[in-house]
Amino acid sequence: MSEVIATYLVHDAKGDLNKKAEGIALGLTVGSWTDLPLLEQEQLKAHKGRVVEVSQLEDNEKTNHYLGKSVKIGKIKIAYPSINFSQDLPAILTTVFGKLSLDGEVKLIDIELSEEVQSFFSGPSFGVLGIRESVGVFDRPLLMSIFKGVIGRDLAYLKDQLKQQVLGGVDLVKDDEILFENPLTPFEDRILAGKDVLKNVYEETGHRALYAVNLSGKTFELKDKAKRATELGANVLLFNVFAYGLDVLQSLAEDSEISVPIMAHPAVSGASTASSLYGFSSSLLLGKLLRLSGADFSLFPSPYGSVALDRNEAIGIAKNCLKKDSLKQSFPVPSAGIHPGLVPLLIQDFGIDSVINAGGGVHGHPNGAIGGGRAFRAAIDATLAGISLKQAAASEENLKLAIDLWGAKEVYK
Ligand SMILES: CSCCC(=O)C(=O)COP(=O)(O)O
Ligand SMILES: [Mg+2]
Repeated sequence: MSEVIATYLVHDAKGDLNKKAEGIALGLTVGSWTDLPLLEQEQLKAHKGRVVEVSQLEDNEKTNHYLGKSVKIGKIKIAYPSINFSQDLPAILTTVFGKLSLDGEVKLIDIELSEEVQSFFSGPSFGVLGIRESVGVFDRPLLMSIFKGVIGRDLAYLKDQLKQQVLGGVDLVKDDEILFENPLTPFEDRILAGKDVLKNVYEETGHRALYAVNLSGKTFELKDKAKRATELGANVLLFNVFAYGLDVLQSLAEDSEISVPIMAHPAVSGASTASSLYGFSSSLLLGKLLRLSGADFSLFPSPYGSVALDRNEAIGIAKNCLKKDSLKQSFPVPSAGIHPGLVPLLIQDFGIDSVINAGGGVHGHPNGAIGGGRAFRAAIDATLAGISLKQAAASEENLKLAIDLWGAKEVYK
């Protein structure tokens, strides 16, 4: 049977979870059931939602701290027949979590797609392997840094900052997500300036790096802008997908004239994921759904930096990004407040198929962005060689300076 199975976490005012599940399964499909004549039941059978599982997690006799009422906490799984929706994510999401997302304390934890429904999605066009091939790095996490303080500055400033970052040995540099179309550093000029700097650094040092330029503007302008970026030879498109919608990402990723990897930024997603009672789980929104929609990279807060995500949720995002199935893998990019001293923890949690991403942790280094990049690269090399950061810092001055400034979290097994 072709279907989507949705898993919900519900905090229900002390009632009957089975009845609640039945109400969801019918309410989001055929409406009512037992009152229907047998003939109509027969006609509508293929469209009827099915309760797959109801499990009570906790019977909270005490008043729930957040809700001010006594609730039953449960996990409910409902199967929705794919005959009910068209072959697109907006239809699927509206079926499984449309009106329901507004109806009390219900959080969508996961969706499982049958093979037929999975085939509606092409996933990332390049994936982990494609990105690795474009930078020629296969045996370590990639390192990315972020332009900082570019608003109000001109192209010469941007070019210099890019050069400093790349000379530090980073594999990618991305625009900050708050840099939009502007007269000082217009989109097309940034692409051309970026290419020029990266080519010069490659010719001087042999180090290859990519620049992710922020694709922004009104939704109906995006495709033309992305096609122009492809013509100009952009390396990667950064995209604030949650300000637009997952289907917009999918339409960019599936367009054969936009042959550039897409990096999904999580801006705005916190409004849909942060609550333990409502919205989407991070592993679903920033992992599974971003990959289905075609993100080659998924940025998300790591468990360790300035904007921290629950560790299990962060690991869940990475697991969904890297799932081995018919689609290419998305690169998980744990981010926000990352410095070289966190590298052992990041590699422990996310392995080598991840991108270590830092803005302040690169630019804030006492030796500037070059020193910051080199400190990160030394921390990555040391961790993969099984050497502690403190030990490696004895012969790596940039790493020593970084650890003196930000500290180091070693992993003890
Ligand atoms: C919440 S993930 C976003 C990462 C990002 O865009 C960023 O600017 C992080 O900068 P930082 O200085 O915290 O590394
Ligand atoms: Mg940013």
